[in-house]
Amino acid sequence: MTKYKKVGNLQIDPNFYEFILSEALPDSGLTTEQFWADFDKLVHDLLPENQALLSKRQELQQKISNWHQANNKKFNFDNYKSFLKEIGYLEPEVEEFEITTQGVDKEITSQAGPQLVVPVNNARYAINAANARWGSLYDALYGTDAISEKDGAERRATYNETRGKKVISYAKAFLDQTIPLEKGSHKDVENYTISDSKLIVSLSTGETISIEDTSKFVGFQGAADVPSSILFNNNGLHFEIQIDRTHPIGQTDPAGVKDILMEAALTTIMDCEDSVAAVDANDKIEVYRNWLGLMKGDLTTTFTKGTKSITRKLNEDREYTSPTGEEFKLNGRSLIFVRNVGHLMTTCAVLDQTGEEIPEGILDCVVTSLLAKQELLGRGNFKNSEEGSVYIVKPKMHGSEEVAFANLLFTRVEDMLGLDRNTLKIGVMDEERRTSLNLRACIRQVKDRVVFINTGFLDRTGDEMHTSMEAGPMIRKHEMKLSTWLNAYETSNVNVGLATGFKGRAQIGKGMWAMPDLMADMLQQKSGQLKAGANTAWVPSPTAAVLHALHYHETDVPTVQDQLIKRSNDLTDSILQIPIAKNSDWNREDIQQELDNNAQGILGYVVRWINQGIGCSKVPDINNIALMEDRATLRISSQHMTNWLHHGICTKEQVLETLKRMAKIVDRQNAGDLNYRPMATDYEHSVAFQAALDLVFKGKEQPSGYTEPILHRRRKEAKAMFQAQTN
Ligand SMILES: CC(=O)SCCNC(=O)CCNC(=O)[C@H](O)C(C)(C)COP(=O)(O)OP(=O)(O)OC[C@H]1O[C@@H](n2cnc3c(N)ncnc32)[C@H](O)[C@@H]1OP(=O)(O)O
Ligand SMILES: O=CC(=O)O
Ligand SMILES: [Mg+2]
Repeated sequence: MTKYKKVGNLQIDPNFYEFILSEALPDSGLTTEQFWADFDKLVHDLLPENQALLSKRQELQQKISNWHQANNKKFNFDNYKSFLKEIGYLEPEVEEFEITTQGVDKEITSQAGPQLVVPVNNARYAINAANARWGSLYDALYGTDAISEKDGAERRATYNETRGKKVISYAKAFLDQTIPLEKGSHKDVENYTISDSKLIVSLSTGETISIEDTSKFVGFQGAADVPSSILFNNNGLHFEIQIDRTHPIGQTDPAGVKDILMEAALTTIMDCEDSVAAVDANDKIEVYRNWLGLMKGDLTTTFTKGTKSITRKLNEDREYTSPTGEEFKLNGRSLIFVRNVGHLMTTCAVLDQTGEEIPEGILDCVVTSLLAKQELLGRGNFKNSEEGSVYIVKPKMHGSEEVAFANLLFTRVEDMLGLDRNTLKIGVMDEERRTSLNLRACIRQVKDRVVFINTGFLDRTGDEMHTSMEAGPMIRKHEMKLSTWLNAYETSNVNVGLATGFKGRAQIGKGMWAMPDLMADMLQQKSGQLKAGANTAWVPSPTAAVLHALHYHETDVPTVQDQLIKRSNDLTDSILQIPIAKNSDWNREDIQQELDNNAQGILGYVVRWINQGIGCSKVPDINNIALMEDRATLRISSQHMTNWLHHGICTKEQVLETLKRMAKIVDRQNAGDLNYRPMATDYEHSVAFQAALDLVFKGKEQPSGYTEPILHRRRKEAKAMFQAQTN
C-alpha cells in the first residue's frame, strides 16, 4: 500500500512528491508550498466540470444507442440529424471568425514538413526523434523498401554496391527535380564550389554552370573552394549535398557526394498518451523526467547496439556560411510538442480531498507546463521555442464544451505557474465524432492559442464504431479508409482549418502512416495528404520522416491551400453516414479472416502492454505486414470485434476460439524475446489474455470504446502479480 503524503486537501504519492520537490520545482521560480496550495485549488475547482463533461458523454451515448434501437428498422436520415441537434450532439452553427494565435514558431506558421510522434518514456527513441530534424536520405533509401531489391539490389549484412548505385541514382533524380541545373544532370557533376557568392557546378563536359533558380542556394560548410556541404532551401524546407572525397561513398561519386542530408521532422510530438503505458506514479515520473530532460536539453541515454555502446544526446544546431559570407545557424532539433492525456483517465499519483484519483489530464497539463518553464526561463542547454511558447497536444476531446474546458485548464495553469496568457498553445486532435461535426465551434473556444488541428483518423474510426454500435454491423476494417464518413471528415477538417485562418498561422495536420516498414507504399501514397491541404502529417519513425520530407519538396503546400481556401461546403451530412454494412452476409471465411486479423493485432499489442509496459509496438497482421499498434488502433480492433459479436455476425464461442488460437501464434511470434510471458500456456492466469477478453467482451460498456481503463487496471494487476512472484 502506498503511504500517501498529505498536503492540504491532497494526498500525494511520496515518490511523486519527491520528484516535484527535487527535480521539477528547483529554478522554476515557484515555492513548494505555493505550488501544492495552487494545485489543490485548481484540482478541486475543476474536478466537478471534468466529471460533468464525462457524464455528458455517457448521457449522449445512451440517447444515441436508444435512438438506434428504436429507429433502426425505419431509419430516416433527416430524423436522425434532427435528433442529434435536439440532444446537443450537433451544436448550433458558429459565425465566421479567424484564429488570432500569436507567438508561434516558424516551423508551425511558415514551414511545411513531417511531424514525428514518439513515446516520451523511451529516452533512446525520444532523443532520436528530437534529432530527426535532420536525416540521411541515402540511409533512408538504402535501409528500406523505398528502393526495390530487384536485380541484385537486395539488403545484405555488408554493403551492396548495386543497391548503393540505385540509392545514388534516386537521390540525384531528386536533385534534378528540386534544384535543376541550367543544363544537364546532377549525375554528371564533377565539382560543386562557391565563388563570388554563387554556386558553381562543373560538369563532366568541362562546362561550368549553376542551378536554374540560384535563390535556392542558401549556404555552405567548409571552405568555399572545397565545401563539405552545400545548403539549399526548396518550398521552405532545407537539405544539404554533403561532400567528402575520402568517404567510402564519396570516393565513388564523381563530385565526391557522400550523402544528401534532409531537413525532415520539423516538429516532433513527445507522447504521454496513446503510445505510452503509464499506469501509476512511478510510470508518470519516468514520463515527466524525460520531458524535463528534453526541456533542459540534458537528456542522455546509453545503450548497446550490436556490439557497440552508444551514448545518445540532443544534437547541436547546424552552422553555415551564407553565400555572401555571413555565419548563421539552423536548428539541429525538431520543434517539440508534448501530447498530454485527454479528460477521461485518472491517476493514482495524486488523490483528491475524498481520496479519489485526480484527472490525469489535469496533472499532465500542470506538470508538463511546469517542466517546460525551465526552457522558457532559459535554463536549458537549447531553446525549443524561439517565440517562448509551450506546445501541448490535447487528444480525445468531444465537442466544444470539452475544448472550452481545456482552455480553462490552460488558463488556470498559466496563472498558477506565472506564465503570460496564451503561452500554452494547444493542438486539437480532431479524433472524436462530436469534435469533427462541431470543429468550427471547437476551434473558436481556443482561437487565441490554437496551433493545430489534426485528423487522428485511428481514434476517430474507433469512435465512429462505438457511437453507432447499435446501428448495425460495421463494414470490414480495411474498408473504413474508403468510407464516405472518413473522407468527408478529412476534407471537412481542412475546409474548417482554412476557413478559420490556419494558413500561415497554424498546422492543418493529417494522420499516422501506420505501416512503418512499407516505405515504398508511403512514398507513393502519403503525398496525397499534402495535396488534400495538410501542411504536416504524422510519421512513425525518423526514417519515415526523411522519406516523407521528399513530398514537401514536390508539393508547395501554401499553393495547394490557396486553391482550396475558397472551398467551404458543409459536409455534415456525409460525415454522418454511418459505416454499417449494406449487406452483411459475409461468407464464413471472410468473417473468420476479419476476426483472426483483429484478434492477432489485439493480442500482439496487449501482451507487451500488460506484461512489459510497452505502449507502442510493431505487430504483424495476418498477412504478415508489420503494423504500428497503439491504444487507438487497439480501440478499432476491439470495437470491431465487439460490434460483430453484438450483431450476431459471430458467436462468443467463435471469438473465444479465435483469441485462443491467435494467442498461440502471438506466443510463437515473440519466442525470441527473453522477457516474453506466453499466454497460451495458461489462458486463465494470463493477465494479458484476460485483458484482451475484456476489451472484446466488455467493449460495449467501455466509455467511448476507449481501451485505457481496461489496460490500466490489468497492467496494475500484472505489475502486482510480478512483484509478488519476485518477493
Ligand atoms: C494513433 C496515434 O496516436 S499514432 C501516435 C503514436 N504512435 C507513435 O508514437 C509511433 C512511434 N513509433 C514507434 O514507437 C516505433 O516506430 C514502433 C513501435 C512503431 C516500431 O519500433 P521498432 O520495432 O523498435 O522499430 P525498428 O526496429 O524498425 O526501429 C528502431 C529504430 O528506429 C528508431 N525509431 C523508431 N521509431 C522511432 C520514433 N518514433 N522516434 C525516434 N526513433 C524511432 C529507434 O530509435 C531505433 O533506432 P536506434 O536503434 O538507433 O535507437
Ligand atoms: O492520435 C491519432 C489517432 O489517429 O488516433
Ligand atoms: Mg488518437
